[in-house]
Amino acid sequence: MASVVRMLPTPEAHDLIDLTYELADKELAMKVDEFEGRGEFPREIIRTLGRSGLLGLPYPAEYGGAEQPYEVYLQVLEILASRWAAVAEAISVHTLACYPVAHHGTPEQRQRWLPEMLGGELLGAYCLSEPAGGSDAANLSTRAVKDRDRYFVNGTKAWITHAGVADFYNVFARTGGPGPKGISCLLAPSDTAGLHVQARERTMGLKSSPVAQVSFDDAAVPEDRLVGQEGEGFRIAMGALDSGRLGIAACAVGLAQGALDYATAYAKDRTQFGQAIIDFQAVAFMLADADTQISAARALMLHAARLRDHGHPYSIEAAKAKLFASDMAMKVTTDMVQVLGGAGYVADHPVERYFREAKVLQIVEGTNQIQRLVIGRSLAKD
Ligand SMILES: CC(C)(COP(=O)(O)OP(=O)(O)OC[C@H]1O[C@@H](n2cnc3c(N)ncnc32)[C@H](O)[C@@H]1OP(=O)(O)O)[C@@H](O)C(=O)NCCC(=O)NCCSC(=O)C1=CCCCC1
Repeated sequence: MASVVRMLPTPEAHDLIDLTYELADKELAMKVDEFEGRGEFPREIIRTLGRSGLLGLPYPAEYGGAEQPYEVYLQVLEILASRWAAVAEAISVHTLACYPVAHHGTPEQRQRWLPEMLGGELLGAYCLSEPAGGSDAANLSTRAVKDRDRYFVNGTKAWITHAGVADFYNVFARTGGPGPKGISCLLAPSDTAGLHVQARERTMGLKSSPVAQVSFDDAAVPEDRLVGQEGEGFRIAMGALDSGRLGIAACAVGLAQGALDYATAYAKDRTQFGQAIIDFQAVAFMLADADTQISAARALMLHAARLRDHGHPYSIEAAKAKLFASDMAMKVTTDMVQVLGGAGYVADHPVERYFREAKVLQIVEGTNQIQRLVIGRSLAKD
């Protein structure tokens, strides 16, 4: 990973990247096996990263953010993911959950919640998907009915990362008629009466990241927790996902890089037929392809981020980056297991973990089929 050459926009960003490598080695690499093994969410580590300023990177300084370009934030995520993907994903999900308040909240809402969110004291979850609908988000059926000064929320959200450990839940619920225009965004604190976290899912990877359904049973959310206007929820959700998909691309690039670094070191050390296996073209070509694919994914991701940083539309480029980077990560981690042979198939080596982690990145924040749909629709419009 140290061999990655980075063009960073500011001297401050160089310090931030150095700090990230230091924290990744000290706080993450040493603890990942222990927490993944126990399936325990590393809340204290997330707090430490928050205190180091890594949880509010792309957000305004006046609310405790670091006001860094998105391209810097993504490179930080990438480095963290190379050591422990669940931690990078946790930051990505939290950043996604902060998006509605940061971009659509009133000044009072921002002042009230953002400092603690960006400092890592309040951890967020993003509740859009439902058991009957994931890809077809505009058809969600969770309802929020206003009665005097409160919304009463009823319904169930599915695949909720940070369920049970989050302090607030961004809930997208229907306050109006059918379709995207009837959806609103509410910020429900975890202690809302009627908010119930269901049994934890038994996931293939990212074992330290809790995922569960969250159900709302007449859960009363005060009206001042409506983010944006009634009916704006779908637009807010999609805008958040445009940014979030880049976070997923960063996780993919990072974990693929982690797998490549490990497999390269292994191939230099492992001998067969009297020579290091890296000296066999069959192995070196797999590593070379992986290195090339990772560089291509990183370039695509940074291009989308720079468009965002400069205020240009970036939704389609974010979809391309998420699609390409997560497909790349699946291919690269599969090949890195192959480089290790039988050793790659056992949990003593981290390539087995990277391989399991890559899979979910092709699914979350819009399946790769949805990314193709978004890209394809834009081509049809041109
Ligand atoms: C792309 C999609 C399938 C589109 O849908 P339709 O065809 O129903 O909607 P359509 O007709 O395209 O549009 C409706 C309105 O919406 C505006 N808008 C769309 N995109 C955007 C956008 N990007 N930004 C702003 N506005 C947008 C659109 O303009 C239209 O408004 P208008 O009528 O013109 O006034 C969308 O639903 C989608 O993407 N699904 C994947 C969900 C999905 O990704 N979950 C993931 C859930 S979260 C998740 O997986 C995790 C979260 C955190 C932890 C990890 C997992």
